[in-house]
Amino acid sequence: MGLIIVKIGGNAIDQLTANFFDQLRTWRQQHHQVLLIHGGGPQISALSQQLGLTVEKRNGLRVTDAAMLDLTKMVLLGVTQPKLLTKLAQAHIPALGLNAADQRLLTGDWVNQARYGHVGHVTGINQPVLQDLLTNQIGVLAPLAMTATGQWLNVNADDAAAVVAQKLQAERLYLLTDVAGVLQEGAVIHQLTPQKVAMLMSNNVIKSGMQPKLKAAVAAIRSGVKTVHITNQLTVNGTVLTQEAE
Ligand SMILES: Nc1ncnc2c1ncn2[C@@H]1O[C@H](COP(=O)(O)OP(=O)(O)O)[C@@H](O)[C@H]1O
Ligand SMILES: CC(=O)N[C@@H](CCC(=O)OP(=O)(O)O)C(=O)O
Repeated sequence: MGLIIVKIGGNAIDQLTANFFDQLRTWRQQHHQVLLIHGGGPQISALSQQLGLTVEKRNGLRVTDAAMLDLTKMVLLGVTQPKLLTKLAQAHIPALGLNAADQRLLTGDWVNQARYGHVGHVTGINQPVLQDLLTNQIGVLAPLAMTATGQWLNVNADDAAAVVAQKLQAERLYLLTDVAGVLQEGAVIHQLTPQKVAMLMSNNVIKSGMQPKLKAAVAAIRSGVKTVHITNQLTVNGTVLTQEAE
């Protein structure tokens, strides 16, 4: 049985329903490996504002200086990850919280230090350790990476999920968000291909947070992940992205 990766946006963490936990249990009973990659963007922005730190995003990526990196690590590893782990524990689902420094699970490199600061993309994973961990429990991984010299980097969670899905050859990737799917004039588009995504992007249908999300989804599909779901519920297909129209 293949690996299923679920990216849970910061907003989505606060909106998880019983369905979500039931679906995870069903997948584990079917012997799927399951890896959750969590976000925390809204929570990082909220605490930054409370503390008087400037919130700035460029092309959907948070500009991350040294103080913002510290705050990002605190929120992801001190607030959003434990929140998700607590919910999994309450649902009696065995899970393990993970980050880049655990056995160098995620290595990375700067995207463009002059423009974004300590923002990275994932360049490598510790595949044997991750595979081994996922045999016995669900992994809950933060979107942070570490460089070869031990510098932490803030990674967009959609990008992290897409690269990990590619490197672990996941069967399916879910991008769980706060909308029912990719919308056009208020209605969910049920089927997408990379070509259709390019068309919607050029027609300005895809805006704000959905742009980097769909770019990550297309990258995952182009690198061999069979299906990417963009949805607000694991039990509802939402928008399904595949290489060819089905
Ligand atoms: N065509 C579109 N369809 C759906 N959502 C869209 C679209 N264009 C822009 N969006 C916005 O993208 C948001 C999802 O992206 P984002 O807020 O970054 O999610 P997350 O925090 O889950 O990663 C939606 O809430 C919506 O406001
Ligand atoms: C570089 C970068 O932008 N990193 C993101 C990481 C968290 C994230 O992506 O969370 P959501 O999925 O909830 O948006 C950030 O700092 O917001």
